[in-house]
Amino acid sequence: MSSIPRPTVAVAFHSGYGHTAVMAEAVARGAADAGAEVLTIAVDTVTDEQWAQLDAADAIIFGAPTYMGTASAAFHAFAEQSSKRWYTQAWAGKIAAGFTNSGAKNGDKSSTLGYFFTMAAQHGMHWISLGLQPGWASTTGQEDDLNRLGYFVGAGAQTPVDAGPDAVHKSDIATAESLGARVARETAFFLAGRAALAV
Ligand SMILES: Cc1cc2nc3c(=O)[nH]c(=O)nc-3n(C[C@H](O)[C@H](O)[C@H](O)COP(=O)(O)O)c2cc1C
Repeated sequence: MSSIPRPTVAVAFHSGYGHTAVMAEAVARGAADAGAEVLTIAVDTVTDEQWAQLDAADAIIFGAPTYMGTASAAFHAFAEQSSKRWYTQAWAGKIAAGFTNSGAKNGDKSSTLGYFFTMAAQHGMHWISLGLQPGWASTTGQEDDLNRLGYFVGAGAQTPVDAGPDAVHKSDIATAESLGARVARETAFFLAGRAALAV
């Protein structure tokens, strides 16, 4: 509908070996299919122009592999660089969400998602959860269920450590697409509300 503002969603991610990049592409695809203008930014090579794009985005979705029970060091470096934005609360009021991938089924991915949530809160951003019921969690559940790993805070994926990026599970890809679509929709609601209240 033309009266609903078109949100700009940035996907800011790191991927050491390509697995999390597959998720980032899926998140971006989901957001674009839901009507958002989407930017995908690899945070380990982020440029000044891309920092400006992040500053202008309505939503930022953070993504990184889980390394040693938290986001990868490259993502942490980006997070530390973002403290320049924190000083002025330049990202306050933006929408945020997150996703991660690990080698073990669990692999302490919740720590990574919790880290993204904390980072977003420090920036004064509004966190959007995954918004899916857990899949593969009943006697009739299947491994191919959406949200097969049962996360609530964000999207989680698991890929065998000895397999390439083409082995990222199709359920995890669909779950990542769902997160992107949800962020695009919720951001549009947010923008429409702001426009209606003229704030
Ligand atoms: C330095 C390092 C630390 C890792 N730590 C964990 C971990 O804590 N938990 C886990 O399940 N997998 C861990 N893994 C496996 C990665 O999360 C997994 O291979 C993932 O698919 C890598 O994603 P990427 O290709 O986007 O870098 C680790 C891998 C590396 C290289």
